[in-house]
Amino acid sequence: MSKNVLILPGDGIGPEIVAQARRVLELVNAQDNLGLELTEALVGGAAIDADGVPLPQATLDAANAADAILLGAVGGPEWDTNPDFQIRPEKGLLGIRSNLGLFGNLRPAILYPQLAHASTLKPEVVSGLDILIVRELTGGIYFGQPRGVREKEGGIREGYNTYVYDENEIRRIGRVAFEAARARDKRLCSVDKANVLEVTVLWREIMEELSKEYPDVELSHMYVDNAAMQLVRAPKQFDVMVTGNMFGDILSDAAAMLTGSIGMLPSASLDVNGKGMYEPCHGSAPDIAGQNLANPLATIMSAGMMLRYSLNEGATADRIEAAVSAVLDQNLRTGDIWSEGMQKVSTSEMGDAVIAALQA
Ligand SMILES: NC(=O)c1ccc[n+]([C@@H]2O[C@H](COP(=O)([O-])OP(=O)(O)OC[C@H]3O[C@@H](n4cnc5c(N)ncnc54)[C@H](O)[C@@H]3O)[C@@H](O)[C@H]2O)c1
Ligand SMILES: CC(C)[C@H](C(=O)O)[C@@H](O)C(=O)O
Ligand SMILES: [Mg+2]
Repeated sequence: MSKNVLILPGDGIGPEIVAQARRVLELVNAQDNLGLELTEALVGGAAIDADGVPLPQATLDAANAADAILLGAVGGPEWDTNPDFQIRPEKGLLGIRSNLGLFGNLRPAILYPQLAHASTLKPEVVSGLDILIVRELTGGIYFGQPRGVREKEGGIREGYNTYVYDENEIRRIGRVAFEAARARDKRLCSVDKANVLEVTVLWREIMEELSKEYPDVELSHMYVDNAAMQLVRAPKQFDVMVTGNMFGDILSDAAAMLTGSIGMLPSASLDVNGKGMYEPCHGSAPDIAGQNLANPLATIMSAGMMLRYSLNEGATADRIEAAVSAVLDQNLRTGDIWSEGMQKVSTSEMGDAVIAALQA
């Protein structure tokens, strides 16, 4: 039976990096007889330009019908000044996450040993790094109501958002994190701001309650400001981190730099049944878009995660990861992970090298 993969290139470097991941998927599909059917649709700024909205109904229908989704990135300065906040590229991405119930966001930050010198941190601080950030993705301040900009007395404008989680939302992301920790080093750090925000007092309470079901997992708690500092100071102290939507967004970008570049960080966003959307953690990188400069490896590794988590093709995912490691062994580097003595390659040359490694 064939499996439907929906590809959403998006904006900026999105189409460039996704093109390389698509080549990889097409190759392993043929090599390993996976029976994948790949289709593409518009999202983000590209969809605004074509259809006037960031998430056309046809794209949402295709996303619902697909077995898995691979997304590039959305957004860019051309759409940032749109006065209607609903007609922003980012709303397309948030709309898919929320409509498909993709609440469980896994962002693994793994340092390939070959890149120990590409990190801005000392090699001894990051070598051997392997942490997993579990980010709640469909709730919290990103989606809380009420929200908006209103006028106070005297015509003073005031912007407001609502940071809200109910206990069921906390419990279900907590379970994802405890299960992930159980399958790894059995240490879970829950990140909150329980010294200030009531919503995260409840978060902490529910994590404690859940930990009774997971006596084999060691639970700790950390305030988010300290967590940001500890990630840079001594990141290897962490195994799995679990946190809400906005804290997870920020901490995962910080974790990305530990691995050498944000161009190396893949992600999975899963629903209750394990159906998922897969995307690099980075954005559309308008500063380098259209120049064949972007690192496609996070997207290629996201395709690998898709095979592992949603399509039950772990062996092929292993092959993709080994191919990524092989191209790094060949000293090939896009600009973001380049260092002295390495060979600088373009987006498509990096894709060529991964393809060649898969064929070797
Ligand atoms: N998931 C997504 O679609 C997503 C994520 C983050 C930001 N965005 C959007 O992207 C746009 C730009 O945001 P930003 O500049 O804050 O973040 P960004 O991640 O796009 O870029 C930050 C920096 O990292 C570099 N970078 C990012 N990905 C890279 C790659 N694969 N290879 C090499 N270098 C890379 C960029 O060149 C830039 O210097 C905004 O419109 C934002 O909303 C989208
Ligand atoms: C583009 C934006 C909506 C998105 C987020 O904040 O979730 C991005 O930063 C991410 O990390 O996936
Ligand atoms: Mg982000």
